[in-house]
Amino acid sequence: MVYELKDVGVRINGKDILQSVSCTLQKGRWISVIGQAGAGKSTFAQVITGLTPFCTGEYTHNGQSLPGDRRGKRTAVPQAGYVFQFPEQQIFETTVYKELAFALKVKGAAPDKLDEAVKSVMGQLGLPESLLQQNPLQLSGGLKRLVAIASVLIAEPELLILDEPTAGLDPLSRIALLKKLQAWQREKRRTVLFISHQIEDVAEYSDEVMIFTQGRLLAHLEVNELFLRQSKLLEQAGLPLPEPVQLLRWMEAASGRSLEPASCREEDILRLVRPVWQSRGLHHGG
Ligand SMILES: Nc1ncnc2c1ncn2[C@@H]1O[C@H](COP(=O)(O)OP(=O)(O)OP(=O)(O)O)[C@@H](O)[C@H]1O
Repeated sequence: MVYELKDVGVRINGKDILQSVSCTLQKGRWISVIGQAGAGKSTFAQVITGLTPFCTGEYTHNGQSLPGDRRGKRTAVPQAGYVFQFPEQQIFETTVYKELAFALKVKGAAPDKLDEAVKSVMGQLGLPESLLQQNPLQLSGGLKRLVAIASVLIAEPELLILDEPTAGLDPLSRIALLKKLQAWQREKRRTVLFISHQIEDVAEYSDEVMIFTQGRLLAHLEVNELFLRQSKLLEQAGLPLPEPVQLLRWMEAASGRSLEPASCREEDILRLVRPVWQSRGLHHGG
């Protein structure tokens, strides 16, 4: 499954929201989308999922053209699932069971298959079955978010789009959710488009990163290439370095030698930084 945009632009009320965006989303990759507030990340994701029509350019899925829509009509994009930034934007059923079953029910799934699929997705996301008859809109913010994600995962989309899925979660819940999503993505070999303001999470989980600035795609590159070799692009987009990469830079400056981590993941950086830290008689955690 490959989703491809060529020179796509979005104009709303006479304002260019996205300009000349070209990219290819390859199967099985975790692709993060970063940029300052208002850079066009959500609009890009909504074009990819067909929720926002584009007015210039071309959009193809596995080489097949998806109707560009110059009259403002939405296009159904095959096998793309979108988790909205705010769960309230997508939850509408009166019980968690109905909310989760909805996507499969409209596809005509038999009741026993529905039960099985609902149990399976609840298990994947660690949701207790005691929630099934509760009103999803009356759950806590964190549980509401998990229900919104589960209601999209249940349809097993080829492309899962997550618009700031960890906003409002405490650190432990955030890590637990990302690890579950990563396990799902790897096990099923799905593509994830992950919009996030948490630069440490982007470094930790991505294969590739897309940087948006002022409605344009500034760069689309491999995660290590960005954080370890081309971090000036982050500065250009007004974004911070992840903390482990900052630590690496400080240690390089202090030791006067270049440290070469295997990746920009925290664990790989700490493995290199700790001995330098210790040799200087400094305390280190962990
Ligand atoms: N329907 C709309 N009508 C008018 N302007 C819009 C509309 N949708 C988005 N915009 C504008 O387009 C720009 C990009 O918005 P978008 O939500 O895509 O940015 P973003 O990078 O996702 O921001 P954030 O990180 O704050 O969610 C913003 O200036 C926004 O105000």
